Amino acid sequence: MPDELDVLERHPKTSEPGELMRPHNMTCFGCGPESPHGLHLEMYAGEGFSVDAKMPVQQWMEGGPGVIHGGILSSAFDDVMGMTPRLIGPAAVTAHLQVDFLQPIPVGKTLHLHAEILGKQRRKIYVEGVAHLGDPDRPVARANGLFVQIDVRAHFADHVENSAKAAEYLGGKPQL
Ligand SMILES: CCCCC/C=C\C/C=C\C/C=C\C/C=C\CCCC(=O)SCCNC(=O)CCNC(=O)[C@H](O)C(C)(C)COP(=O)(O)OP(=O)(O)OC[C@H]1O[C@@H](n2cnc3c(N)ncnc32)[C@H](O)[C@@H]1OP(=O)(O)O
Repeated sequence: MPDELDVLERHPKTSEPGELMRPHNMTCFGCGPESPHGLHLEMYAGEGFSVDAKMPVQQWMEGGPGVIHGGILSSAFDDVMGMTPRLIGPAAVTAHLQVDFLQPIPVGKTLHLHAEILGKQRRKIYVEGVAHLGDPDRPVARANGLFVQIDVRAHFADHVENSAKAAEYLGGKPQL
């Protein structure tokens, strides 16, 4: 992370701490309630510049016998960490994501995910993630990511027609 950082301020219209945050896309694999095969993560704004979510580790998420697949864990981090920019302003997309898998994460447990903005420089937002199984002092995974703020209309303009929600987006009612 660079030394010279911008001052962080919560966006006046963002969710209050403890409030459920709106999904960024109703069919998002991570947080979209209408995603047919998604994680259906419910994200809550935390104190400061943080977001929290809980994810029951279900049988279909299995990778190694009885434990979560690494890609599912990475996806969960990606989405929870990717929600933190909404606390300070424009949406951002993942440019870089690094995950440390510290302990096996058993099927049947509930994974607690916490993401926090470490700093921002221009459009770059540096975010860390941590996951545990109920005891915050015993993390089972950690992540670091770089998210880059975008103009959502321009960024998705060439792709929105492929969205399951294309009709709504192109009909002029984007769920931004
Ligand atoms: C028309 C209607 C549309 C309606 C849409 C409706 C709803 C949607 C609403 C919101 C959805 C928004 C977000 C979704 C959020 C979360 C989902 C979960 C997260 C994800 O799953 S999201 C998917 C995976 N993600 C991607 O699909 C990104 C693909 N990628 C790109 O699209 C570009 O790559 C981009 C935009 C990242 C940058 O491109 P760019 O041209 O805008 O900017 P540029 O390259 O100048 O980078 C600016 C500064 O970041 C530094 N930088 C860039 N990349 C770096 C790297 N890898 N490592 C280190 N530094 C890096 C540069 O060095 C420079 O730094 P500096 O300021 O210091 O010069």
